[in-house]
Amino acid sequence: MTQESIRRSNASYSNMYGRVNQNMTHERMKVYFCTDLDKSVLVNNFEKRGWSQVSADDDWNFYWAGVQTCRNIFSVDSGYRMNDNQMINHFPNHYELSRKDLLVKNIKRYRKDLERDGNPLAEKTDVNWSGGGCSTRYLYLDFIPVTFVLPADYNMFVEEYRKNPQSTWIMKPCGKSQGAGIFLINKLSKLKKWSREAKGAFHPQIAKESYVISRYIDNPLLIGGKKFDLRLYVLVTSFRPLKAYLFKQGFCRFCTVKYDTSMTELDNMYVHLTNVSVQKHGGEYNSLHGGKWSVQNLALYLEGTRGKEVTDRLFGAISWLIVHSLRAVAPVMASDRHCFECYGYDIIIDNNLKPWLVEVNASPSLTSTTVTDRILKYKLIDNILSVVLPPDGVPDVRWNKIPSADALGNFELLIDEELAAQEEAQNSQQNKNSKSMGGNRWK
Ligand SMILES: Nc1ncnc2c1ncn2[C@@H]1O[C@H](COP(=O)(O)OP(=O)(O)OP(=O)(O)O)[C@@H](O)[C@H]1O
Repeated sequence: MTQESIRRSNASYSNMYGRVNQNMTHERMKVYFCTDLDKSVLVNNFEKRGWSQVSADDDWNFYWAGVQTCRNIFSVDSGYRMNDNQMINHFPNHYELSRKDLLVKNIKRYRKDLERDGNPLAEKTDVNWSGGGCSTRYLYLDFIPVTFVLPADYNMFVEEYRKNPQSTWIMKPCGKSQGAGIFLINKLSKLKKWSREAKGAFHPQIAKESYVISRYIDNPLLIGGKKFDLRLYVLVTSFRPLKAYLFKQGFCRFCTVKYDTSMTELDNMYVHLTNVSVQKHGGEYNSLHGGKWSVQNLALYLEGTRGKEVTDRLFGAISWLIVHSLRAVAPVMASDRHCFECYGYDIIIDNNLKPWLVEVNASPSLTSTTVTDRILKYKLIDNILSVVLPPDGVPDVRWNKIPSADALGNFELLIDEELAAQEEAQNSQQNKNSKSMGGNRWK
């Protein structure tokens, strides 16, 4: 969006919405959408609702924007002010959750805060490594692999590495996606060699980009001998109070080559990285199912092989970790009421059925690799709209953001702090009433 279009949009704001608000009492407001992504799953959903497409320079009510557009709109320099009938699909500083290094920073801070407050959730435990080393871990809040930001935390990484030199680590550039620039290391010398070759990569003043280095989950749950991860969709309609929903139709993304931890396969990304963008270039890639499995199939498989109780516990643990990752960033998010965001959560389950949060994407892919994929993504967008919009389907940030059971569709409520507070207040009122009634023997 250009400065000029922002200016024009602001100028027309009062005219347009003065008119719209007057008319609204008589007829349903016409909705204008705008999108940076030319995806049929988006456009078909908007048009199905009778909305009309306009360009970013026109007056829009609903913008499915790229992250950069969103940042431009919210930047102080733009001077753009949104009105009550405008909604956009990102929070201005979504990167607090979706950038690999910031996610880790926020989760570390969240755990420290809980620990300082003496919260039992922040209980710690010792882990003894087979090589004799020992590390301390959070007992419950240990849901991201141990991670350091490089070059800044290099010394801390080396200290941790030396406690268990047998372990494998994964290096990921913070600013890239789709598996780009990722590699595995199991020797410090390999990291040093890499740093020498990528001249100055570890020199804080020279480094062009930062990396995260995470403990590699080397014992993933395998199905058919292959590694997979989960892609789950989490919709957040507010960070303060936190309101979040989990889409029940996530999927597993499988590697095309059987899992193998031997040294010779360490550089084989078809073994280790589950990204579709990586796997689709492999000779074994099947374009019919795209290496994907629905979460429902996974649940059935796990119930059959491990039992219902552990399967339920696993899915409970996944919801739990999502809620805590959101709580970790909630204090630093600009919880603008015009915004909502659908995050793509990447989760790996290890062979002890412990879920690990690998990454959160602010722009999960809406590209469909299979027919099932297209149906799923179409439904996802349809369902996002029904949750974020008021019951009359017209963008309006003044509504209470409490979707009906029908509107929830395939989303299930993960957390609504506002509703929870209301319920708590109601319960304590009821308790008070019943106590006072109990005390009154004449009633
Ligand atoms: N700590 C880890 N242990 C095991 N496997 C991992 C770990 N971190 C990442 N992976 C694997 O590497 C893949 C890519 O990692 P990640 O999703 O963090 O990077 P990305 O390239 O930014 O991906 P995206 O395109 O989803 O943004 C994951 O899908 C997963 O299969």
